[in-house]
Amino acid sequence: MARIKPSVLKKAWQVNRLLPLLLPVCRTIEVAQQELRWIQEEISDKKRVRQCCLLRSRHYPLQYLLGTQPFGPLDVICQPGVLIPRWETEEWAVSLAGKLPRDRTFDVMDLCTGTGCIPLLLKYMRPKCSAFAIDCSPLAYKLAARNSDMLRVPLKVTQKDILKCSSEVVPRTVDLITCNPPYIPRSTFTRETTRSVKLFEPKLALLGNTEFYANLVDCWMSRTDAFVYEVGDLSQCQYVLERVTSDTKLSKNWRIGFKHDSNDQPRIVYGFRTSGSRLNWASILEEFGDMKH
Ligand SMILES: C[S@@+](CC[C@H](N)C(=O)[O-])C[C@H]1O[C@@H](n2cnc3c(N)ncnc32)[C@H](O)[C@@H]1O
Repeated sequence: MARIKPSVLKKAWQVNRLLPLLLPVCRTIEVAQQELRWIQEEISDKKRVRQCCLLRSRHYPLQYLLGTQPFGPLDVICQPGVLIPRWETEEWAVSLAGKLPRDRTFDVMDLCTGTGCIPLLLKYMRPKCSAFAIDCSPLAYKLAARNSDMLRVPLKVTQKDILKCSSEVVPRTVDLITCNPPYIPRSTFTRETTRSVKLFEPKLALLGNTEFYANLVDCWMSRTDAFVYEVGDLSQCQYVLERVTSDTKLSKNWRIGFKHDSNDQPRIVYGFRTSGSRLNWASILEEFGDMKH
C-alpha cells in the first residue's frame, strides 16, 4: 500500500489534529473527515473521540467503535468476535427480500448467522415469514438474539455446529435456507484480506472452503425447497453445480443459478426444487441471477 505523503499529513493536521490518525485507514482527507464526523456524532466525549481515532490508526474496525452497521433498513449491532456485515451480503439480501412474497407465510432458516443480519432483514421486509438462525459461536448466538430484541424483529436463534448433520441440529424442513459461510481458503487469507480484518475479525467467521458447500449438498438440500449461499469465488459456485449435475436424482429435481455482485464478482450460488414446493421458486428466483442448470 502506498505511503501517505507528508504534505497530505500536514494538510490533514491543519484541518483537524485528529485527521492524521485516521489517514492510514481512510487514505484521503475527505474520507477521514467523513469518518471523524461519524465518530463525533456517536461519541460526545472529546477524550473518547481521540481514543477512537487512536484505535482506528491501529486498524480497529469502525463498526466496533460506533457499535452498529447499517444493513438495508436496519442498524445492526456489531461487537468484537462477530463478523461485521459486508455490503456484498447486504446487496443480495435486500435483492432477495424484494423478491419474496409479501402475502404468503413461509419459513426461512439462516445458517452461519453471525449478527443475524440476513434473517432479520428478511423478516423485517417480509413480516409474514418465520425466521430461524443457527451459529456455532456463543458470541454470535448471543448477538443475533440481542439484535432481534433491539430491532424488535422476531428471530429464533440456536447455537449449533451446522457441519454436524444430526437430526438434533436439523429438526425441520424449511422453505428457504440462506447462508453466508466462512469461505476464504487459508492459502489466500493473508493476501486477500485487509489488516483490519486479519487483526480484529474472527477467523471462525472467515476461514473455510468447500466443506460448507459439500455440507449444503449432503445435508441441507434435503431439508429445504430453495437455498441461497454466498460464495467467495467461482470455484465454490461450480462445486455445487457439479455435485448437483453429477447426481441423477438431484439433477432432475433441482435448478441451480449463479449471481454476481455489483462489482461483477461471483457472489451467490442458489437453487430450488423443480416441483413439490409450497412457493413458486421458479418465478421468485427467475431473475435473481443466471440459471446454469
Ligand atoms: C462469514 S460469517 C457470516 C455472518 C453473517 N451471516 C453475515 O453475513 O454477516 C460466518 C459465520 O459462520 C459461523 N460458523 C462458522 N463455522 C460454523 C459451523 N460449523 N456451524 C455454525 N456456524 C458456523 C461463524 O461463527 C460466523 O458467524
